[in-house]
Amino acid sequence: MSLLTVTKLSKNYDAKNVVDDVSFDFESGKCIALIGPNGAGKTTILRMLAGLLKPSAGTIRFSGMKENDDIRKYIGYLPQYPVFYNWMTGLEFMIYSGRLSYLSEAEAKRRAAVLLDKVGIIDAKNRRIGKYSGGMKQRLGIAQAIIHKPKLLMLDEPVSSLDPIGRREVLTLMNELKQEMTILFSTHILSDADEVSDDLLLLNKGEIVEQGSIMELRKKYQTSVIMLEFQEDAAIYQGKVNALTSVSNSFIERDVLHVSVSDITKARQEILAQATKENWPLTSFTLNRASLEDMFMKVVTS
Ligand SMILES: Nc1ncnc2c1ncn2[C@@H]1O[C@H](COP(=O)(O)OP(=O)(O)OP(=O)(O)O)[C@@H](O)[C@H]1O
Repeated sequence: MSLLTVTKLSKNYDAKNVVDDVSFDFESGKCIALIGPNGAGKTTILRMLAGLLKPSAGTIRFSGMKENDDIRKYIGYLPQYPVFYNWMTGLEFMIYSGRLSYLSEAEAKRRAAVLLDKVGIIDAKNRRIGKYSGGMKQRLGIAQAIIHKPKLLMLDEPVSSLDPIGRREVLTLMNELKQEMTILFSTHILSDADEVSDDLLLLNKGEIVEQGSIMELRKKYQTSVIMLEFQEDAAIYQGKVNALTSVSNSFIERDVLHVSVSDITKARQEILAQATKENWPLTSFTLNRASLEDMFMKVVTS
């Protein structure tokens, strides 16, 4: 059963549709990356899901949600540019956030300590936030977003403003948290999506242009190329490879024979059978794995 179902969601400013008739749903326990180029509408979607921006049309439903429920009960949200009170300590900020989420003083204190520990900054709890590194601030931001035990954690570009150390800290934390909660995060950095998410929602110009699990999408966009290397000159074998029925064409680049094939499974069998039969001096056989970059470029520029 879906945790969240979004149906025909749109947002327009004046006559411009910045989010256009978007529908998707996802189950709990997943980590979903909302990816798309700058201006695609990622922040607008997250802000509507967070209840901070009113949709022009469409519905957002969480499972178990009652008619007049405040949507903020269900989500924890870390905006792209969070604002912290630098004069507060991390612990004070967490308690303050808990109180804003209607936790009792005692419960806010208890949750604050648990979460600061979970995100790995408990040792800095009495230090002022102004003295925190970028990665620590972001970890504090994530901790405050989940203080009220939401069903869904939403993070808008959680690592894009961080240096490589901060980025690593936050990606590692996300990988840990996704074991115990559902996460939806936006990014335009595909390797980050690849590293932590299970599913992708690919957005372009306000529309969802592709969605599914990373594994499914890789398969779908798999460019069917087999790369062969030989102990001898690859040109000797190019004619023999081209003669196989599953091979469309081939070219040689830096001594590697790149073979385009119609059916990757059949081509693998044919090439390996022929190589064994004729004892080709093969040194490597590689199936080309489509990167998310390839998919992104195909979908966004088509
Ligand atoms: N308040 C607003 N008034 C008018 N246009 C807006 C407003 N907010 C956003 N937009 C426009 O809506 C489009 C989508 O913006 P949005 O911030 O959602 O994109 P994004 O995918 O999050 O981009 P980025 O990766 O740059 O953060 C952009 O063209 C933006 O200029």
